[in-house]
Amino acid sequence: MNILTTEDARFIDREVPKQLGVSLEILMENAGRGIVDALWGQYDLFSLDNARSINSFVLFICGTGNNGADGLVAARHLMEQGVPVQIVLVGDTSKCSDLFALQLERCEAMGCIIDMYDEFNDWSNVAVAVEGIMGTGLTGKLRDLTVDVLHDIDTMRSQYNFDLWAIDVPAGLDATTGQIAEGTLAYDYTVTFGAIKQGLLLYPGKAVGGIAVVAPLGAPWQKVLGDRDITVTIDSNLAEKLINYRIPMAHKGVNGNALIIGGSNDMIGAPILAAEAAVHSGAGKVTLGVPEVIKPVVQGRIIPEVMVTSTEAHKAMLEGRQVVAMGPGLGRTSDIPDFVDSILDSYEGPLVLDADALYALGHVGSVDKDALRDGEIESIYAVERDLPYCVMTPHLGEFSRLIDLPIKWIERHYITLAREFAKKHQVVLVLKGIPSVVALPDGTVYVNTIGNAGMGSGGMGDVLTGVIAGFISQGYSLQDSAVLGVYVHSRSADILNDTKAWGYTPSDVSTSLGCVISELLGE
Ligand SMILES: NC(=O)C1=CN([C@@H]2O[C@H](COP(=O)(O)OP(=O)(O)OC[C@H]3O[C@@H](n4cnc5c(N)ncnc54)[C@H](OP(=O)(O)O)[C@@H]3O)[C@@H](O)[C@H]2O)[C@H](O)CC1
Ligand SMILES: [K+]
Repeated sequence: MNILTTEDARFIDREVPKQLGVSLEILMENAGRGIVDALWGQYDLFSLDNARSINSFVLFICGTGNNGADGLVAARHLMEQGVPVQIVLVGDTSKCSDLFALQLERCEAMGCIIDMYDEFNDWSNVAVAVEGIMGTGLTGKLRDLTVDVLHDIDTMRSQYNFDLWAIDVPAGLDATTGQIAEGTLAYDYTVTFGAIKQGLLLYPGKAVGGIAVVAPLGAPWQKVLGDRDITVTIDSNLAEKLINYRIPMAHKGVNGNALIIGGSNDMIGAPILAAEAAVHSGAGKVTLGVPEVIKPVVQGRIIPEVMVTSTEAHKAMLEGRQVVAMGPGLGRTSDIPDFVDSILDSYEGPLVLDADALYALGHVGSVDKDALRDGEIESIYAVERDLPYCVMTPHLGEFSRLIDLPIKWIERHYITLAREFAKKHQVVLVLKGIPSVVALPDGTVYVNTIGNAGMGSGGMGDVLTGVIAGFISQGYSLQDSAVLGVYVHSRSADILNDTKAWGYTPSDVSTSLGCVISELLGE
């Protein structure tokens, strides 16, 4: 499923009328109709007289841009259907958008009850409130007046207990970054147009949008996107498309030979988790390379399916592998950067870099903060060190070190930075955050939509590395392995989460991976 940014939505607004001959007014008509359908999906709008009153109505709180105009269209459709509606207008109507003026004229002509915000004071009959104060047209911080209006709405809904809906995105939510302006409210539902807005999938936006309902625009807008970078959700539909049945004669030779490299005196659990996850995700043969000194301990603890070898003989260790995953528990001692470089120099096959292997790389590029702030995409990121084609799986802290940028900045420009990194380095980046994203060298970004808070425990990342390596060893491309890996890993945790809110372990996630694969194959 596609995901749209503010810029994408504006592009669609501009290009669909030009290229497909469907006017913005028609798109708006469909958007308004979509709001009505979504409301009907939740309520019997003919019986709005819930416990409070028989005079209840749907209230549309409309700003003077096209977001408000969508609300006016929805109000008109509800009037036709005999559903009681009222409209309140926020802002200066003399400065409204052209389509707002047109829709307002229509509502006035049909006798809709319309008040300016200051004139409206009886909230007691509001059954549902729909906010169209602004959508993708937000610029900067919310003005004081808007914050006051939103505060009133919040107070009134606490008093009268009505549901609050947002049109397209909550007023104050940046539809691209998911950042929220001071004063932004939390909603019960958001009806968003064409495809889900990116800001509704990223925190803190995800926490305020409520249940997202996507309403169609009535024209195949996908056709006008051309070569724009696209953003897509990672969900069961996508994973089902990516997973393949195994041929009946598949044997361990066909399912690949994976090598995991990691471990150090202080950290033996991380490489074990990664290697075991590669086994559980279906790799034919898995070997774990660890320093000689910890080999006996590792052999004593790991499942018998994993062979353990010593990293001291590393040239021989790399031979015949379909994938090498390096990093879990490798440590940060001064010899590690040279060790990592020597592996990168000697091995030319598919590679996954995680944890301490990423740390050993140090800064590999730099970010121009001014360009980032101004959205000058091309000049945001400069490469300082070339990397081999590989999957990199940093969490935010590791990514912060790689690109030499504080985590706060990364959180604010999450998808843009992931995309630019993957494009400029030509690698597959799995940025492990909430949500995790997979960015591809061609600029496509996949955003994970599943997973749960129980996953926040040490070792989950090591399991993900093993899963991705396991898929690569079975012949999946690096990018498919990354996307599938993220899905299967989170879905396994979601299955465990059905019975345990948290407290399930990364090893539990690992041993449940096969159930997810069965689910995807429909077995
Ligand atoms: N392709 C689509 O997805 C379609 C989307 N539609 C809807 O259109 C809106 C976007 O409409 P737009 O007119 O561009 O802008 P908005 O209505 O969202 O916002 C403009 C109003 O917001 C005020 N504003 C802006 N920033 C602030 C702020 N910081 N504080 C307070 N008020 C603010 C602005 O006021 P001005 O005084 O600056 O003019 C405007 O009043 C999209 O979200 C969809 O809902 C189409 O209908 C169909 C196609
Ligand atoms: K809105």
